[in-house]
Amino acid sequence: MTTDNNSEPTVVAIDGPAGSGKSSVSRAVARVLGFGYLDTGAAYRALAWLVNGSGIDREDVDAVEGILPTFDYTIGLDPDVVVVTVNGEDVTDAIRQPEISASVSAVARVPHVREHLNTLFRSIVADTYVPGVVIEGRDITTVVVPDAPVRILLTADEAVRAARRSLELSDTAVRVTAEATGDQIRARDAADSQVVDFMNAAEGVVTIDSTSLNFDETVEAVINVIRAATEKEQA
Ligand SMILES: Nc1ncnc2c1ncn2[C@@H]1O[C@H](COP(=O)(O)OP(=O)(O)OP(=O)(O)O)[C@@H](O)[C@H]1O
Ligand SMILES: Nc1ccn([C@@H]2O[C@H](COP(=O)(O)O)[C@@H](O)[C@H]2O)c(=O)n1
Repeated sequence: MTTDNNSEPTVVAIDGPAGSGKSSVSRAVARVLGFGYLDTGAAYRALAWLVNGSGIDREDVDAVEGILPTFDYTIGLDPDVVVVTVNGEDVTDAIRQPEISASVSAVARVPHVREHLNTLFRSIVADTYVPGVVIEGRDITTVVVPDAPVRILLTADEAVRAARRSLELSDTAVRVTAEATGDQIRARDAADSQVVDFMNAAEGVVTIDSTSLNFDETVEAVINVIRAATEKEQA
Protein backbone atom coordinates (compact mmCIF):
# COMPACT_ATOMS: atom_id res chain seq x y z
CA MET A 1 0.00 0.00 0.00
CA THR A 2 1.45 3.40 -0.91
CA THR A 3 1.34 6.14 1.71
CA ASP A 4 2.55 9.72 1.71
CA ASN A 5 4.73 10.43 4.76
CA ASN A 6 3.55 14.04 4.95
CA SER A 7 -0.16 13.25 4.90
CA GLU A 8 -2.62 12.46 7.67
CA PRO A 9 -2.75 8.80 8.72
CA THR A 10 -5.17 6.59 6.81
CA VAL A 11 -7.96 5.91 9.28
CA VAL A 12 -9.65 2.51 9.20
CA ALA A 13 -12.79 2.52 11.36
CA ILE A 14 -14.19 -0.82 12.52
CA ASP A 15 -17.34 -1.41 14.58
CA GLY A 16 -19.17 -4.52 15.64
CA PRO A 17 -20.86 -6.40 18.47
CA ALA A 18 -19.08 -8.18 21.35
CA GLY A 19 -16.86 -11.04 20.27
CA SER A 20 -17.10 -10.23 16.56
CA GLY A 21 -13.31 -10.20 16.26
CA LYS A 22 -12.80 -6.43 16.26
CA SER A 23 -9.69 -6.41 18.43
CA SER A 24 -7.95 -9.56 17.21
CA VAL A 25 -8.67 -8.90 13.53
CA SER A 26 -7.83 -5.18 13.78
CA ARG A 27 -4.50 -5.95 15.45
CA ALA A 28 -3.62 -8.48 12.76
CA VAL A 29 -4.59 -6.05 9.99
CA ALA A 30 -2.53 -3.27 11.60
CA ARG A 31 0.50 -5.59 11.81
CA VAL A 32 0.27 -6.55 8.13
CA LEU A 33 -0.09 -2.93 6.96
CA GLY A 34 2.38 -1.38 9.41
CA PHE A 35 -0.46 0.69 10.90
CA GLY A 36 -1.18 1.65 14.50
CA TYR A 37 -4.06 0.02 16.35
CA LEU A 38 -6.45 1.80 18.72
CA ASP A 39 -8.78 -0.25 20.92
CA THR A 40 -11.42 2.24 22.11
CA GLY A 41 -13.20 -0.29 24.35
CA ALA A 42 -10.07 -0.31 26.52
CA ALA A 43 -10.76 3.31 27.53
CA TYR A 44 -14.33 2.52 28.60
CA ARG A 45 -13.03 -0.52 30.49
CA ALA A 46 -10.29 1.57 32.14
CA LEU A 47 -12.84 4.15 33.27
CA ALA A 48 -15.07 1.36 34.65
CA TRP A 49 -12.01 0.05 36.53
CA LEU A 50 -11.44 3.50 38.07
CA VAL A 51 -15.13 3.89 38.96
CA ASN A 52 -15.27 0.43 40.57
CA GLY A 53 -12.09 1.05 42.54
CA SER A 54 -13.29 4.44 43.76
CA GLY A 55 -16.34 2.99 45.44
CA ILE A 56 -18.60 5.12 43.26
CA ASP A 57 -22.07 3.84 42.35
CA ARG A 58 -21.71 3.32 38.60
CA GLU A 59 -25.42 4.04 38.14
CA ASP A 60 -24.85 7.53 39.58
CA VAL A 61 -24.32 9.58 36.42
CA ASP A 62 -23.14 12.72 38.26
CA ALA A 63 -20.57 10.74 40.22
CA VAL A 64 -19.28 8.99 37.09
CA GLU A 65 -19.01 12.31 35.25
CA GLY A 66 -17.31 13.79 38.32
CA ILE A 67 -14.47 11.27 38.14
CA LEU A 68 -13.53 12.20 34.55
CA PRO A 69 -11.09 15.02 35.51
CA THR A 70 -9.09 12.47 37.55
CA PHE A 71 -8.98 9.94 34.70
CA ASP A 72 -5.45 10.19 33.33
CA TYR A 73 -5.47 7.55 30.59
CA THR A 74 -2.80 6.28 28.21
CA ILE A 75 -2.79 3.55 25.58
CA GLY A 76 -0.13 2.52 23.07
CA LEU A 77 -0.84 2.17 19.36
CA ASP A 78 1.65 -0.64 18.71
CA PRO A 79 -0.47 -3.66 17.67
CA ASP A 80 2.17 -5.99 19.16
CA VAL A 81 2.20 -4.44 22.63
CA VAL A 82 -0.94 -2.74 23.86
CA VAL A 83 -0.29 -1.26 27.31
CA VAL A 84 -3.05 0.65 29.10
CA THR A 85 -2.44 2.89 32.13
CA VAL A 86 -4.72 4.87 34.43
CA ASN A 87 -3.09 7.51 36.62
CA GLY A 88 0.27 5.82 36.02
CA GLU A 89 -0.90 2.32 36.97
CA ASP A 90 -0.69 -0.50 34.41
CA VAL A 91 -4.26 -1.83 34.09
CA THR A 92 -3.76 -3.81 30.87
CA ASP A 93 -4.81 -7.12 32.45
CA ALA A 94 -7.15 -5.75 35.13
CA ILE A 95 -9.54 -4.24 32.57
CA ARG A 96 -10.10 -7.66 30.93
CA GLN A 97 -11.52 -9.23 34.12
CA PRO A 98 -15.17 -10.42 34.03
CA GLU A 99 -16.30 -7.83 36.61
CA ILE A 100 -15.18 -5.05 34.29
CA SER A 101 -16.95 -6.64 31.28
CA ALA A 102 -20.09 -6.83 33.42
CA SER A 103 -19.94 -3.20 34.58
CA VAL A 104 -18.52 -1.30 31.60
CA SER A 105 -21.85 -0.73 29.80
CA ALA A 106 -23.19 1.35 32.72
CA VAL A 107 -20.27 3.74 32.41
CA ALA A 108 -20.39 3.78 28.59
CA ARG A 109 -24.00 4.95 28.49
CA VAL A 110 -23.20 8.32 30.12
CA PRO A 111 -23.27 10.94 27.30
CA HIS A 112 -20.59 13.15 28.85
CA VAL A 113 -18.28 10.12 29.18
CA ARG A 114 -18.73 9.35 25.50
CA GLU A 115 -17.99 12.94 24.45
CA HIS A 116 -14.91 13.03 26.69
CA LEU A 117 -13.52 9.75 25.35
CA ASN A 118 -14.35 10.54 21.73
CA THR A 119 -12.31 13.76 21.98
CA LEU A 120 -9.47 11.71 23.44
CA PHE A 121 -9.64 9.11 20.62
CA ARG A 122 -9.59 11.80 17.93
CA SER A 123 -6.58 13.48 19.49
CA ILE A 124 -4.68 10.17 19.82
CA VAL A 125 -5.25 9.49 16.10
CA ALA A 126 -4.34 13.06 15.10
CA ASP A 127 -1.09 12.96 17.11
CA THR A 128 0.21 9.70 15.65
CA TYR A 129 3.10 9.46 13.19
CA VAL A 130 2.23 6.04 11.75
CA PRO A 131 0.96 5.86 8.14
CA GLY A 132 -2.42 4.61 9.26
CA VAL A 133 -4.49 3.64 12.28
CA VAL A 134 -7.05 0.88 12.67
CA ILE A 135 -9.49 2.11 15.30
CA GLU A 136 -12.21 -0.20 16.56
CA GLY A 137 -15.22 -0.02 18.85
CA ARG A 138 -18.98 0.46 18.63
CA ASP A 139 -19.49 3.98 17.22
CA ILE A 140 -16.27 4.59 15.34
CA THR A 141 -17.83 4.49 11.86
CA THR A 142 -20.79 6.64 12.90
CA VAL A 143 -19.63 9.08 15.60
CA VAL A 144 -15.89 9.09 16.25
CA VAL A 145 -14.60 9.27 12.65
CA PRO A 146 -17.66 9.14 10.36
CA ASP A 147 -15.57 10.66 7.55
CA ALA A 148 -12.88 7.94 7.69
CA PRO A 149 -11.94 6.68 4.19
CA VAL A 150 -12.45 3.07 5.29
CA ARG A 151 -15.43 2.09 7.46
CA ILE A 152 -16.29 -1.50 8.25
CA LEU A 153 -18.92 -3.29 10.32
CA LEU A 154 -17.41 -6.60 11.41
CA THR A 155 -19.99 -9.10 12.51
CA ALA A 156 -20.72 -12.82 12.95
CA ASP A 157 -23.70 -14.84 14.13
CA GLU A 158 -24.16 -14.65 17.88
CA ALA A 159 -23.72 -18.42 18.38
CA VAL A 160 -20.45 -18.35 16.44
CA ARG A 161 -19.18 -15.38 18.46
CA ALA A 162 -20.08 -17.16 21.70
CA ALA A 163 -18.36 -20.37 20.58
CA ARG A 164 -15.18 -18.49 19.61
CA ARG A 165 -15.11 -16.55 22.86
CA SER A 166 -15.72 -19.65 24.98
CA LEU A 167 -12.93 -21.47 23.15
CA GLU A 168 -10.64 -18.57 24.00
CA LEU A 169 -11.70 -18.57 27.68
CA SER A 170 -11.34 -22.34 28.00
CA ASP A 171 -7.65 -21.88 27.18
CA THR A 172 -7.35 -19.95 30.44
CA ALA A 173 -7.99 -21.00 34.03
CA VAL A 174 -11.62 -19.88 33.63
CA ARG A 175 -13.85 -22.60 32.16
CA VAL A 176 -16.94 -21.11 30.59
CA THR A 177 -19.54 -22.84 28.45
CA ALA A 178 -20.59 -21.43 25.10
CA GLU A 179 -24.07 -21.02 26.58
CA ALA A 180 -22.87 -18.88 29.50
CA THR A 181 -20.64 -16.90 27.16
CA GLY A 182 -23.60 -16.40 24.84
CA ASP A 183 -25.63 -14.98 27.74
CA GLN A 184 -22.83 -12.52 28.60
CA ILE A 185 -22.43 -11.41 24.98
CA ARG A 186 -26.19 -10.97 24.58
CA ALA A 187 -26.51 -8.96 27.81
CA ARG A 188 -23.66 -6.62 26.89
CA ASP A 189 -24.85 -6.14 23.30
CA ALA A 190 -28.38 -5.42 24.55
CA ALA A 191 -27.13 -2.77 27.00
CA ASP A 192 -24.70 -1.21 24.51
CA SER A 193 -27.30 -1.18 21.70
CA GLN A 194 -29.42 1.23 23.71
CA VAL A 195 -26.70 3.83 23.23
CA VAL A 196 -25.22 3.20 19.77
CA ASP A 197 -26.20 1.07 16.76
CA PHE A 198 -23.44 -1.37 15.89
CA MET A 199 -25.68 -4.13 14.55
CA ASN A 200 -26.63 -2.34 11.31
CA ALA A 201 -24.17 -0.77 8.93
CA ALA A 202 -24.64 2.96 8.44
CA GLU A 203 -24.69 4.30 4.88
CA GLY A 204 -21.31 3.79 3.20
CA VAL A 205 -20.11 1.27 5.80
CA VAL A 206 -19.02 -2.12 4.42
CA THR A 207 -20.26 -5.19 6.32
CA ILE A 208 -17.92 -8.16 6.72
CA ASP A 209 -19.70 -11.18 8.16
CA SER A 210 -17.09 -13.66 9.41
CA THR A 211 -19.57 -16.38 10.40
CA SER A 212 -18.20 -18.78 7.81
CA LEU A 213 -14.71 -17.30 7.47
CA ASN A 214 -11.69 -18.43 9.45
CA PHE A 215 -9.45 -15.88 11.16
CA ASP A 216 -6.98 -15.45 8.28
CA GLU A 217 -9.80 -15.16 5.74
CA THR A 218 -11.38 -12.42 7.87
CA VAL A 219 -8.11 -10.48 8.08
CA GLU A 220 -7.74 -10.82 4.32
CA ALA A 221 -11.33 -9.60 3.74
CA VAL A 222 -10.65 -6.48 5.83
CA ILE A 223 -7.37 -5.78 4.02
CA ASN A 224 -9.13 -6.15 0.67
CA VAL A 225 -11.70 -3.53 1.68
CA ILE A 226 -8.91 -1.17 2.85
CA ARG A 227 -6.95 -1.64 -0.38
CA ALA A 228 -10.02 -1.09 -2.55
CA ALA A 229 -11.02 2.07 -0.64
CA THR A 230 -7.54 3.61 -0.61
CA GLU A 231 -6.93 2.82 -4.30
CA LYS A 232 -10.27 4.49 -5.11
CA GLU A 233 -9.23 7.56 -3.06
CA GLN A 234 -5.89 7.80 -4.86
CA ALA A 235 -7.40 7.38 -8.36
N1 LIG B 1 -13.00 -15.32 11.68
C1 LIG B 1 -12.66 -15.87 12.85
N2 LIG B 1 -12.52 -17.18 12.93
C2 LIG B 1 -12.21 -17.77 14.10
N3 LIG B 1 -12.01 -17.09 15.27
C3 LIG B 1 -12.13 -15.78 15.23
C4 LIG B 1 -12.46 -15.09 14.04
N4 LIG B 1 -12.52 -13.77 14.31
C5 LIG B 1 -12.25 -13.65 15.64
N5 LIG B 1 -11.99 -14.85 16.18
C6 LIG B 1 -11.72 -15.15 17.59
O1 LIG B 1 -12.89 -14.76 18.30
C7 LIG B 1 -12.53 -14.33 19.60
C8 LIG B 1 -13.16 -12.98 19.88
O2 LIG B 1 -12.49 -12.00 19.10
P1 LIG B 1 -12.13 -10.57 19.68
O3 LIG B 1 -11.75 -10.61 21.11
O4 LIG B 1 -11.19 -9.96 18.72
O5 LIG B 1 -13.57 -9.87 19.57
P2 LIG B 1 -14.01 -8.41 19.94
O6 LIG B 1 -14.99 -8.01 18.91
O7 LIG B 1 -12.82 -7.53 20.11
O8 LIG B 1 -14.73 -8.65 21.34
P3 LIG B 1 -15.12 -7.62 22.51
O9 LIG B 1 -15.96 -6.57 21.91
O10 LIG B 1 -15.89 -8.49 23.46
O11 LIG B 1 -13.84 -7.10 23.09
C9 LIG B 1 -11.00 -14.34 19.65
O12 LIG B 1 -10.58 -15.53 20.27
C10 LIG B 1 -10.59 -14.33 18.18
O13 LIG B 1 -9.34 -14.94 17.97
N1 LIG C 1 -16.51 2.71 20.82
C1 LIG C 1 -16.89 2.03 21.92
C2 LIG C 1 -16.12 1.01 22.44
C3 LIG C 1 -16.53 0.37 23.56
N2 LIG C 1 -17.66 0.75 24.19
C4 LIG C 1 -18.05 0.17 25.48
O1 LIG C 1 -16.94 -0.48 26.08
C5 LIG C 1 -17.24 -1.84 26.32
C6 LIG C 1 -16.00 -2.68 26.17
O2 LIG C 1 -15.63 -2.70 24.81
P1 LIG C 1 -14.82 -3.94 24.17
O3 LIG C 1 -14.65 -3.57 22.72
O4 LIG C 1 -13.55 -4.05 24.91
O5 LIG C 1 -15.67 -5.13 24.35
C7 LIG C 1 -18.40 -2.18 25.40
O6 LIG C 1 -19.20 -3.25 25.90
C8 LIG C 1 -19.17 -0.85 25.40
O7 LIG C 1 -19.93 -0.74 26.58
C9 LIG C 1 -18.42 1.75 23.66
O8 LIG C 1 -19.49 2.09 24.22
N3 LIG C 1 -18.03 2.38 22.53
